[in-house]
Amino acid sequence: MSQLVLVRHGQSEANLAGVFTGWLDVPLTPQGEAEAREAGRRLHDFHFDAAYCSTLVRSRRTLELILAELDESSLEIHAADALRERMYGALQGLNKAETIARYGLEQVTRWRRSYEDAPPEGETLHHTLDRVVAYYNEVLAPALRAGQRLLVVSHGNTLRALRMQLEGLTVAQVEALEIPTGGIRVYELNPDLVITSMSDL
Ligand SMILES: O=C(O)[C@@H](CO)OP(=O)(O)O
Repeated sequence: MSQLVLVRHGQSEANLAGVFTGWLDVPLTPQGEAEAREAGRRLHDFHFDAAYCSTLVRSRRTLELILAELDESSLEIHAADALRERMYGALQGLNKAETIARYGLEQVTRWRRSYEDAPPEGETLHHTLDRVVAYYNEVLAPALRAGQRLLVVSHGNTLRALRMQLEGLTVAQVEALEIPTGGIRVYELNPDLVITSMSDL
């Protein structure tokens, strides 16, 4: 039985400051590092064959802290651009509260959570889904078919997109889905990659 564990990185400096992040490469806060270690502790019964993160430092550091907690620091890390956060375009670096004050909550909520509306010069969640699902199909699915247990540390919107695909969520469901920093989702899959169980840890 193969296993896929998805983890959102711990709190970043931009999360703490309430700033749109996207592809900005910001570090974890001390609380974010603690959330990563806590995720590692919650995963203490798990063993992984391969570990994946994005090419952004908050994702990689979270993965390293989890592996250290599991005494699996020797596991090779695969870092991929395809697992990066949704690109937030012109919103990157802007304060979220100030952006709401300027453009209104309805518009900002659409930019943040809509499936098809792109933030100015940014990616739609639909586009993020296309690139992350392509990575799943090309890299993760063959390893899962071989019976491996995979740990993937990625980002809030990237994981919303991947969960939409894996769990068959509707547009309304993915638009309402919020994933906390350090949040863990566990899937078991049969050899045909049909999900046989899924739960938050
Ligand atoms: O700023 C971002 O890149 C994301 C995740 O931190 O924020 P939001 O939840 O607003 O999409």
